Amino acid sequence: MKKEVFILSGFLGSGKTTLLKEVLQALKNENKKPAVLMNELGSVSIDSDAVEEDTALRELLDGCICCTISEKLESQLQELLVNEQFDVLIIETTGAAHPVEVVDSILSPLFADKFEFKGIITVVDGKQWNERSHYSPSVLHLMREQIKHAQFIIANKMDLMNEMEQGMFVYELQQLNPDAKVYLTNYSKVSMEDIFSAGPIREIDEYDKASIGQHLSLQAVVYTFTGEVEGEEFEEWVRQQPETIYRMKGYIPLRGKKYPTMFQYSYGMPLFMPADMKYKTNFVIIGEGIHKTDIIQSLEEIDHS
Ligand SMILES: Nc1nc2c(ncn2[C@@H]2O[C@H](COP(=O)(O)OP(=O)(O)OP(=O)(O)O)[C@@H](O)[C@H]2O)c(=O)[nH]1
Repeated sequence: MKKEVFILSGFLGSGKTTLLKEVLQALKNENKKPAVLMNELGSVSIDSDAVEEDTALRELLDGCICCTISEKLESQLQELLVNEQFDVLIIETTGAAHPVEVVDSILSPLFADKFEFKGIITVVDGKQWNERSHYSPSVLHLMREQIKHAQFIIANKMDLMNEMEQGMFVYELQQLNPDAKVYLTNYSKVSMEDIFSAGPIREIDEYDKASIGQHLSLQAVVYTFTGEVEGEEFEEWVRQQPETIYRMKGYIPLRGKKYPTMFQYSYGMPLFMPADMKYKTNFVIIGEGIHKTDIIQSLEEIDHS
């Protein structure tokens, strides 16, 4: 039996990991065994705790599938096929990846009798899309590409938009990709029946290969806290960051808290969530034109040992 493959795409912070959890649950409910391949831009993984221990998980770190590690992707796929039992493979790409590059590997003759490609699911953050004029042309181009090549579009974070904005958003998505099915969601909650029952895709549409290699200047910085951080100092630090920082996530050792606190930031919205165990205090910052040494230095200043 061929193994089904879905690709999860979408810009940084749009809700891919949130969707991944929904997909994994839905597969389990159908008694299908999932495997996950996650690609993150930083050298550490923050999202891997979204995957339960009994699910095969492979990670491609410190690079985006599209530009630097496509060979590694193929060897990871080979390795998964040899060593793991699974029915469905979910590949979560970094928010900075062009999904079609991943499709290329899946449809490679190497895997022709192993994988059945079921489609690209792109998550789009409605609010981020509405305020897209803040992004650089290359980021905007990537967001459009992620939408254009999807078979399924998860129009997410509808709780942050009014009805008028939602209507406009769907219209714009359909203009970019009239063939995709669009689902309006909160926290990527979507009924999976439709998506799972879709037929296989044997070829991908014509696409502009040249545009894929277009260089994105997105960079990731990883900082590991060694001491403790005052909540207010950290919040002030977040406020001081420029708009070109699109995504931050990690575990912050806030003073007075038993365990490091999970911190999520996407498009200007910070969120703190108490953790229930001691995660490593890694913190990933992703953006354009990042000054790595300045960021590290400013974090060292609030990291009190
Ligand atoms: N208000 C709101 N927040 C959401 C929604 N969906 C996800 N979030 C939050 O948005 C943040 C980013 O969600 P993730 O699922 O981690 O996004 P991602 O696309 O996996 O992020 P990267 O892997 O960094 O690209 C988290 O804090 C989520 O809880 C939604 O529908 N509404």
